Amino acid sequence: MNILAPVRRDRVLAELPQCLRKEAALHVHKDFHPRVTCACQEHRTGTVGFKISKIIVVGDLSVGKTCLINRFCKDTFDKNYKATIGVDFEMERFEVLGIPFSLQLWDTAGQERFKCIASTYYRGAQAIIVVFNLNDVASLEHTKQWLADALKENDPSSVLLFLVGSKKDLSTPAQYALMEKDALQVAQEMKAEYWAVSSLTGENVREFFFRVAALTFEANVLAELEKSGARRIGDVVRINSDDSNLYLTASKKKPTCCP
Ligand SMILES: Nc1nc2c(ncn2[C@@H]2O[C@H](COP(=O)(O)OP(=O)(O)OP(=O)(O)O)[C@@H](O)[C@H]2O)c(=O)[nH]1
Ligand SMILES: [Mg+2]
Repeated sequence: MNILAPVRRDRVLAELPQCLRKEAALHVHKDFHPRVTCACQEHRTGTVGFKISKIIVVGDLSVGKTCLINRFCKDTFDKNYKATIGVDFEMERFEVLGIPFSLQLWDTAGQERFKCIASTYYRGAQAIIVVFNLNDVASLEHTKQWLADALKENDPSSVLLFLVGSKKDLSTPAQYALMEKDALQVAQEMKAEYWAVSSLTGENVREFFFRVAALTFEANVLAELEKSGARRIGDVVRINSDDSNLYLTASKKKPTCCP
């Protein structure tokens, strides 16, 4: 990957991509946070344009983690199963609201015997993507344990969570509807945003990763703004983990550059 090459035109985000289901979304605002838009216009995003955000992908063996990443990053699909041994990673560069932004996608092994190696890479994640197979209810049940393990190595108050059902192409609409009900409930319990995808057909794959990039970017810029604000006033600013409150607080504060 050439860090100096221009960002691919199909990785440019000018607007906030929307969630799949409002019942299980990290937030349902239509636009980026006004403070974020404003900071980007003024290029006051601190280190965000230079940092690489780490995203980890976990879940049972063979649920389709590697295929999901490969569909998005390489636009390929392999129908033969090749287990991930330990971990693998892909870099994906975006431009969000004019600011360069990179995601490092860590593809971890689901097989028990490799879990120990994989878990040593969990630390420092800005988002955790827990994948399950929409056609295998046991894999949905196991997502709670995957999440608990990944959270042990991370700060639960600042990491963004996504619950992704894979292999949507294999379920009938009726089967899907049944599984979605359970999945939405699990996502709500986890405080994760729910997505359903197919790496075979590509359904929702791009939309999902754009949403991950956008929400991670937004959280990063807000954290930078809080940090620089705290430095300026010489005080400690606590970021409320409740996103709706964060929006409320920010709009009350009225940023100087925005109407
Ligand atoms: N029909 C269908 N098959 C899929 C899809 N995604 C993955 N598969 C198949 O499921 C199998 C496992 O996919 P992988 O992506 O290797 O699974 P994994 O979660 O990375 O597995 P581990 O690396 O062992 O943890 C492969 O045979 C894929 O072809 C999908 O969207 N639709
Ligand atoms: Mg794999």
